[in-house]
Amino acid sequence: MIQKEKPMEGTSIKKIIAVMSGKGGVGKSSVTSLMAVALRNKGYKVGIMDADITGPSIPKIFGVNNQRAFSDGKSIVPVETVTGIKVISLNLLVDQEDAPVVWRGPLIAGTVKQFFTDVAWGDLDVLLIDMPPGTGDVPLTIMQSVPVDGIVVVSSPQDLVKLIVKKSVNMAKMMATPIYGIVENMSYFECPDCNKKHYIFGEGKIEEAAKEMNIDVIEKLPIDPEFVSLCDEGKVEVFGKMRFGFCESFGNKIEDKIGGIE
Ligand SMILES: Nc1ncnc2c1ncn2[C@@H]1O[C@H](COP(=O)(O)OP(=O)(O)OP(=O)(O)O)[C@@H](O)[C@H]1O
Repeated sequence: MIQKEKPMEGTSIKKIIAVMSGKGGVGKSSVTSLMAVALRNKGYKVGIMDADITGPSIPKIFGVNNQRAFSDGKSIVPVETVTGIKVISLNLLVDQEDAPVVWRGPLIAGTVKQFFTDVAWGDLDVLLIDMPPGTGDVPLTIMQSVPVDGIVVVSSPQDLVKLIVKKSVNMAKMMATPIYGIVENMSYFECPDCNKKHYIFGEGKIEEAAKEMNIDVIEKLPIDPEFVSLCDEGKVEVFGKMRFGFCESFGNKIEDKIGGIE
């Protein structure tokens, strides 16, 4: 049994949530960012650990990719976004953000562990971990070494959803970590003229899968071109202000599922 790591001295983190997806490209980083914004809007102190080392996208979504996290020799100081969300990512530590990370699994896993143990997170209500996609070596090491309180699984609507979500769920079970629920991303498109919801990829599959696995669906997020363009421009927090009601409702659902933050 691998010993769980502790965050560095002077750091207090109330809830650690790992955001997982069974496969890449379902919008896990976008959803992690939206969760952070929704919780920050509610007044929580939020941090994001970008553990998707080979495809880190959190700094760009928050527009902090030109900043650098610095190390004072003892700890790494995370970057802060405009609304005060603390972010650490390999992209904030390397000279060139477009340099490919050609590292083997153990080195990546070691770096992610350091993001937990060597970063001066300070006082956080919630730390969100944007996990690498899938259920391989790195997610496994993170789950074994970081004291994660629970998991949010992000999925997109498609035929293979059951199989893909099941992998994440089984991994969580193996690690004896609770699953807070599933967020279905790109679930539907809402017509801007008539407000009708169109379930382009089919409706109801996620409920079926969730029921079978005895877990909850936390939220179904729409395909939203405005969300995409603001994320591309590094302005996800502007989206959080523009769509305050929507984000508040999402924040409430997360808060509810994680059993409050004390
Ligand atoms: N709700 C949404 N509506 C429309 N497009 C979206 C939505 N969510 C995410 N996207 C787009 O889908 C693409 C993938 O999103 P993202 O990078 O968040 O996925 P990911 O699962 O983290 O990917 P990876 O596994 O490669 O890290 C991005 O171009 C993003 O803008």
